[in-house]
Amino acid sequence: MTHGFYNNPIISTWSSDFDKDKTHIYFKKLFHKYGSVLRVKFPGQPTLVMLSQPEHVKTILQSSMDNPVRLPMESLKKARYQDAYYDKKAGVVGENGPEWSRVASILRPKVLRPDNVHQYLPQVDQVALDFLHRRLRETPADPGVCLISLNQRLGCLDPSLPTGSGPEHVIAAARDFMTAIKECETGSKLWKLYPTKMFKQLQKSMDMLKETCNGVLEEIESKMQTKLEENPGARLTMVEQLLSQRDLSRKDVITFMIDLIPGGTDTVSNNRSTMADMAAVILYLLAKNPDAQRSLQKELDRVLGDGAAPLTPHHLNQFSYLKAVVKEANRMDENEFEHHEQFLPERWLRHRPYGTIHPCASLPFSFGTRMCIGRRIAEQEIYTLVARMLHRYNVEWKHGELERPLKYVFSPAGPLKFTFIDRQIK
Ligand code: HEM
Repeated sequence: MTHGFYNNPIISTWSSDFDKDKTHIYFKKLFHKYGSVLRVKFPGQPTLVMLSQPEHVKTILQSSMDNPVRLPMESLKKARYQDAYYDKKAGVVGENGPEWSRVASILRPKVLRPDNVHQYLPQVDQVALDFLHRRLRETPADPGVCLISLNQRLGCLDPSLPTGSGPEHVIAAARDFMTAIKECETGSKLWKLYPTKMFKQLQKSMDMLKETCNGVLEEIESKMQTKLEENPGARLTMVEQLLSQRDLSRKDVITFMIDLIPGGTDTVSNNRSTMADMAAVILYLLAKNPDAQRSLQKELDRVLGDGAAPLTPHHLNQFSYLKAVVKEANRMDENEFEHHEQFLPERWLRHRPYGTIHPCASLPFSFGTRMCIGRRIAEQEIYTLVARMLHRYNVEWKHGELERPLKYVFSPAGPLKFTFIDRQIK
């Protein structure tokens, strides 16, 4: 039986069996019942169309390439529109249409360029090594992203950070900013009528981040000038390249730097970094699948040796099994995968031992012109962290099943009770 789109009922998420933690299971049932195209109504949002066929996803993404539209973060947009500083420009997460295109067309090529992202690898590696000492402590803001957006390590992982220190203020502002966006986007919408406490928190924290970014950028600009005077051909960092774009104002850069902070954060469910969630789920799946863990460690030993040298792009390029592990941990649509009930990273290896995979069968970062702009930054962080951890430790899970509801990515629902055992590096 074919299911014409307009013949399909509108599914409402007011429905009693809708569980926001198990959306993929809920929608799977609906796809089974109504076919591969669903119309869904979330309260207070425009009607959404959900697709289950990768070929349909590809068609839609390709046909919307020229004008990709996404629901903007409305509270962020309103806060920016009310602040004269932003000249009624809300940045890539707040805008669609020509204003999104104006900034995105300049930002995306720079931010997604692998060699620009690789410039931060030594610091990201150092963050990962420090993280090993702290063992997956939850951090409110993602330390690696702050490293790039604020061009400095904030010391989120440093337990001895003194109260009232400069970095602590910035961390607090980033935390307040993310909490406020989460509350305003998912909680009561009274802020649309008057400035609620959370909306004021959003404005205040954004002001603080604006001031910080402004100060940081002033410093970068003056250092860049000296650098270019000494060597006109010097290689510019990603942020320096953005500052040098004639069609991008300093305000555009600051807006973008602030957008990077919630960019890597799941504002829908918690204030933890999406990457911390993703890394935890990867560790859990490796702990539950010792064969895959051993295959990964074999690759890490071959590529990293004793692990004493800093991580380089050359190392990252050789991590084919690690990349397959990350893809396997994030895949969803069961119908598309042979032996879908098993954790088989091998299926993603170049020779595709378990059959071909449609390029749109699994898209955690989306695809096309509006694909996640932080994708390469996120991937570099995940690869670095998982590589460093699994190279140094065997990871075990001695408890029952860890629930992993689908939020922005699959996310652990319970405490992370991993056992790490030092390994003999071969
Ligand atoms: C595992 C981590 C991450 C996942 C799964 C993820 C996923 C996504 C997805 C699905 C989108 C929407 C794409 C679309 O509308 O088609 C998106 C957009 C975005 N992401 Fe990420 N993301 C992650 C990490 C990051 C990080 C680390 C940053 C910042 C450094 C970031 C910054 C952004 C921004 C700014 C946008 C909006 C881009 C635009 O609308 O032009 N993301 N992300």
